Amino acid sequence: MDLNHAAAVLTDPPPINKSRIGIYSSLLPYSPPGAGFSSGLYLTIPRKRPGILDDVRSSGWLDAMRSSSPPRKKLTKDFNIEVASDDTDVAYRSWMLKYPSALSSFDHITNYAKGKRIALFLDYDGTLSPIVDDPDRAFMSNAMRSAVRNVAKCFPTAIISGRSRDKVFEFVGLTELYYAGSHGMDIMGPVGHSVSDDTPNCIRSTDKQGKEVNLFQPASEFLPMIDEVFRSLVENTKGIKGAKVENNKFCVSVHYRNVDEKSWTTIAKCVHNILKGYPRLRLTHGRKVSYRLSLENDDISVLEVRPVINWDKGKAVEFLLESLGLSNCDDVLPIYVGDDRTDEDAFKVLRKGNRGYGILVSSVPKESSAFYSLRDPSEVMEFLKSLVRQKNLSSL
Ligand SMILES: O=P(O)(O)OC[C@H]1O[C@H](O[C@H]2O[C@H](CO)[C@@H](O)[C@H](O)[C@H]2O)[C@H](O)[C@@H](O)[C@@H]1O
Repeated sequence: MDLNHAAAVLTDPPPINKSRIGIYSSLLPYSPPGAGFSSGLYLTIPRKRPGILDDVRSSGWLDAMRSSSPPRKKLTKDFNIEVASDDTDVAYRSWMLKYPSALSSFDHITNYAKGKRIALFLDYDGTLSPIVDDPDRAFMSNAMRSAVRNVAKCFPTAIISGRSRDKVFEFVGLTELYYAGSHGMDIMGPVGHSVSDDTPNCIRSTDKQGKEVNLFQPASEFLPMIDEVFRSLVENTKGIKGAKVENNKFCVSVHYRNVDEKSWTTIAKCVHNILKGYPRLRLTHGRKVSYRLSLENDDISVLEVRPVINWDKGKAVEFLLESLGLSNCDDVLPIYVGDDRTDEDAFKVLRKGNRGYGILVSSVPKESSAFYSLRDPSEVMEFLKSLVRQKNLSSL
């Protein structure tokens, strides 16, 4: 990666070819012959809808809010619930033909990793901690913390979150890893490799333990603007019951999970009106549109305001690999685990360069650029523990 391009560029990244053609067969997860995802099995997963909410000026934002949120009323008749959950199982199992479980494919992953150095990238919300109603209470369990600590002792590990870097560090509380907040727009990484003093927006700093680090903030010029928008959003949404605005330093989240659906138009219009005055900010939707068959959807229900710069979690992965001295090496296997639409940028980077494995955490079928899947944070924990066990057997 040319780090001189790491400076804020006011363009969106070019579209990335999602085709699977041309990918090393050894890197591909095992899929039985003819295992393509069939539309005949009760389920069609919509392709990613182009542009919905990528641009606040586009229409359809309300539809996207609806389509990515759970049904508010659950089916009450036992019979209906049974049918629905059977369908859900069938749909999930057929989806897993395309995105096999990283646990059942663990041998394939570790065989491919032999002789390579694994670098691990982890999302936070929905990956290390379960999705909960109150964003301030998205705590990770002690068991998960210990699994993350152990894995970080074995492999270079970074957490890449949409949260502010300070907030995610507060939740995780481990000094053994690297942290990137604000969807990768705030990276604290190691010094000593090819990321140099003249990399734009990168400064030498110290972490909480006084260790020398590189602090890379490609959107630093947006800080005053983000603060202003945050205050404005708080002020203007305070009359909407259940709305919550979260300052993630270089981006802002507007949560509507606890807002009555009748007020979604109000909240979306409010965000839209405020952003009219900020053409250098854009609005994205915090999750990928998913197929809703499940009664319990793993929705995210958040609108995210962020600078219009060519920087995302995928770029953050490349930056960290470079900082760790692990980029352009054939003997490195990056693995990225995440559940959110914003994690797709990282999955694409790993897939595009045939570089590593994306693992999507989802309990419902979703179209993704990941190779593998895990159902929920408890499976993520199991996967991390398995990596440690394998490393201790000296076979990684
Ligand atoms: O990149 P991530 O670490 O996955 O962060 C993405 C967003 O996560 C948080 O919101 C989500 O989790 C909350 C707690 O479970 C939940 O209440 C909310 O509905 C979800 O959208 C975080 O609060 C956001 O700021 C992050 O952008």
